[in-house]
Amino acid sequence: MADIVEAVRTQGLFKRFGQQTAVGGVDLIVPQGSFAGLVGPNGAGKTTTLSMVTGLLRPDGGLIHIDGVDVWRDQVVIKSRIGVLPEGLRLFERLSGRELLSYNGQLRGIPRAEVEQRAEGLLKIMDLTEAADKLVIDYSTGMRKKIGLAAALLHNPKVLFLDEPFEGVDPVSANTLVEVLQRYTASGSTVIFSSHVMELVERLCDWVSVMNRGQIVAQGPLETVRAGRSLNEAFLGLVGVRDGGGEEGLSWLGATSR
Ligand SMILES: Nc1ncnc2c1ncn2[C@@H]1O[C@H](COP(=O)(O)OP(=O)(O)OP(=O)(O)O)[C@@H](O)[C@H]1O
Repeated sequence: MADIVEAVRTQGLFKRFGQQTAVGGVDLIVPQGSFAGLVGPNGAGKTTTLSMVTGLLRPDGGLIHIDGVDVWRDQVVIKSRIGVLPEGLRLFERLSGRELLSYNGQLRGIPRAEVEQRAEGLLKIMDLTEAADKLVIDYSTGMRKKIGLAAALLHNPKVLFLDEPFEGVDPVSANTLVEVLQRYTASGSTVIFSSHVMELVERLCDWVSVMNRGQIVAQGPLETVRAGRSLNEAFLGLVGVRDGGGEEGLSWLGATSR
């Protein structure tokens, strides 16, 4: 792996909440220009990892470099280079979609005329032009993801982090998101997104990091991690298929027990 240029690299990343170790020494690697998937079962530590990597949550230990820059040492530089679509995205609800983009652009110090031009392009490609003057509070889940992604892309970041970007998004909107992201990585930028949907990760990603119980249990090019199996099979093998030991407690469930 010596010749990989890394967009993201963590070493020994660590986070505890009380007694619980959420992230227990993670060495995450994301090569530059990759479309990378971060997968893992519920509670594996994906959101906690992404929150630390994007400077939203302070780690208890470890190092994070994005584009070779220490995230927690040079936050202003890092924030200009990354875009983030966090889980449970909070947006300024009382702005319209267009106003939200304009506000984000101005916060980033982009000249107003440039912001307007970029915003129009993003609204168009996200199929949000008609809804551009509607308040964000009235947007559907999919529309919120799309305007959130537009806001995250407006300053043309080098690395884009997306936490569950396709959750609650219909197939048509998901397709739009995929097209935008593929165009973005084709130009050499990097995307890392977390997901539970293995088929999607398998279809989109060329690099996969698998987390389980706060650790990276496999990481590398998709083909290496899959090792000739479907990603879903590989994933179940890596994280351990649950043995169904709790089934007896559900003997009441279903028609035969009535
Ligand atoms: N703020 C918090 N306070 C206490 N525990 C937390 C907090 N955030 C996360 N955890 C715990 O840390 C562990 C990892 O959570 P995290 O949200 O990072 O997992 P995840 O892989 O993103 O899960 P999911 O796929 O369900 O979103 C979980 O056991 C969770 O309960």
